[in-house]
Amino acid sequence: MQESQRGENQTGPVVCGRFDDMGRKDADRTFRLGIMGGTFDPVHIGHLACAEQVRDAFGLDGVVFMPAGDPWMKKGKGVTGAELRYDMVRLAVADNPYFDASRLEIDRAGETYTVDTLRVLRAHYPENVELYFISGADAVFNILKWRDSDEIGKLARLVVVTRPGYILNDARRRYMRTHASILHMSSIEVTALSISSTDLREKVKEGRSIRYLVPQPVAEYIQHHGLYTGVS
Ligand SMILES: Nc1ncnc2c1ncn2[C@@H]1O[C@H](COP(=O)(O)OP(=O)(O)OP(=O)(O)O)[C@@H](O)[C@H]1O
Ligand SMILES: O=C(O)c1ccc[n+]([C@@H]2O[C@H](COP(=O)([O-])O)[C@@H](O)[C@H]2O)c1
Repeated sequence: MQESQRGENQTGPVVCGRFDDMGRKDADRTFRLGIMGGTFDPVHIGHLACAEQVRDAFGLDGVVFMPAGDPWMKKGKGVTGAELRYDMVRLAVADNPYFDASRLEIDRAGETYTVDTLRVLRAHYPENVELYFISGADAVFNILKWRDSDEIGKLARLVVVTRPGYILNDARRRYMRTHASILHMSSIEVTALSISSTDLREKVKEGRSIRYLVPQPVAEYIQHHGLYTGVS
């Protein structure tokens, strides 16, 4: 299964990088793996801080960042190529031993559905690995429109994080009411960082600084590849 998820000539992690073997060596212990899904166009410190705070609060053993290959809800918005977004995520997580990046969704053809990813992860990991899908309040607001949204909550625990400008409880209540059978859905208040990829793309286009809003290697990558200038 793992090899078939990979594109040709690609050498990146197959499922969840350094977490691929989670749960296999110590079968008596429960492991907790966070999945931080996103378009990451580009990844920014809002994503990193939120994943880190969820990791800390929920005692996660690791968080895998999962860039979406073809984020269907952002169709027509000119999303940057998956390889470039994956590279930036890889650079952003490199200095945190609890983080890694996965190629799973960018190596899968067609539109990206979270349920497909969670099915692969659930089949890959033994039962002593619990999955925690992390989502911001804005993304989860639309969760009832996601492919097989009822199944998502059965495959993983959902952790919804606060985001400036979005009301968290509305989304949570709607999902809980609609899918009464879900395993678990929690919400957590994270440090309010009013930062978005949209804002970052705008800033680069206008020639303004994004320093300290993204990790420095990501800023350098954006500059080196001429991303978001409107001419690349
Ligand atoms: N500043 C933030 N605080 C909390 N959660 C965030 C923040 N930015 C993004 N997220 C969450 O991270 C996940 C991935 O977000 P995404 O890659 O779409 O970034 P974005 O900043 O929302 O991008 P865009 O502006 O292009 O829509 C989503 O679940 C989103 O809700
Ligand atoms: O499964 C779906 O139908 C679905 C629809 C929209 C978004 N998602 C996932 O939600 C996460 C955040 O998405 P986004 O568009 O805010 O970057 C990311 O992992 C997406 O793949 C998933």
